[in-house]
Amino acid sequence: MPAKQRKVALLGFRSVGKSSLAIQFVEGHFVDNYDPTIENTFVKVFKLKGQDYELRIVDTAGQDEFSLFPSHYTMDIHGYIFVYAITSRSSFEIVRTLYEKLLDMSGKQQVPAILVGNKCDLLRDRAVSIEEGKQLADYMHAAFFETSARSRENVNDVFNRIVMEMDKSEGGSQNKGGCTIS
Ligand SMILES: Nc1nc2c(ncn2[C@@H]2O[C@H](COP(=O)(O)OP(=O)(O)OP(=O)(O)O)[C@@H](O)[C@H]2O)c(=O)[nH]1
Repeated sequence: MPAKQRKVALLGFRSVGKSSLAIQFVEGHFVDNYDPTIENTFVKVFKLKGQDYELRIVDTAGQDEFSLFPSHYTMDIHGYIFVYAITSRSSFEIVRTLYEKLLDMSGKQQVPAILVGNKCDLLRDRAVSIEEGKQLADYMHAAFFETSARSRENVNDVFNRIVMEMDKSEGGSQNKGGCTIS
């Protein structure tokens, strides 16, 4: 079976760990220093449930409530990973605005999305509760994970899940004999 090609964008405030998550998933290591991203694409080929995938991960420049949402992020992208840091209230609050801008610009009512609260290794500095994360994820019709790009906690699960969500929304590999497994 040929590899399915999928493209996902990482969106969120500056310094929440978007690049670190992508690097941890694709290259398997953690980068301690902070180098602000302009835009970068990572590619990883992997197998999930017997299917090969070629996943392109678009690592975007950090956004804030005033940034214009780049229109090219609404095209040619199959799913979105919204990232905040559990240590930063403002990074959490910005997610809702970004999500609404994306729906507005794409003209869709729902997109395959995952909400990620990163830096969960920094528990002592927590500024956003798990409950708040879950509530926002419900609003976005998205799965919710807390991750640590540093310790690798839940990093693979996030990318595996977005691949499954993208397939689901396209009626892809999850469809068997007309029955959809959700
Ligand atoms: N403790 C901890 N630090 C993290 C984690 N993820 C990222 N960092 C650190 O947070 C800083 C910012 O990480 P980046 O991955 O560059 O963040 P970004 O969201 O890509 O930033 P922009 O390019 O500005 O959008 C770096 O110093 C990372 O080492 C994490 O899970 N835990």
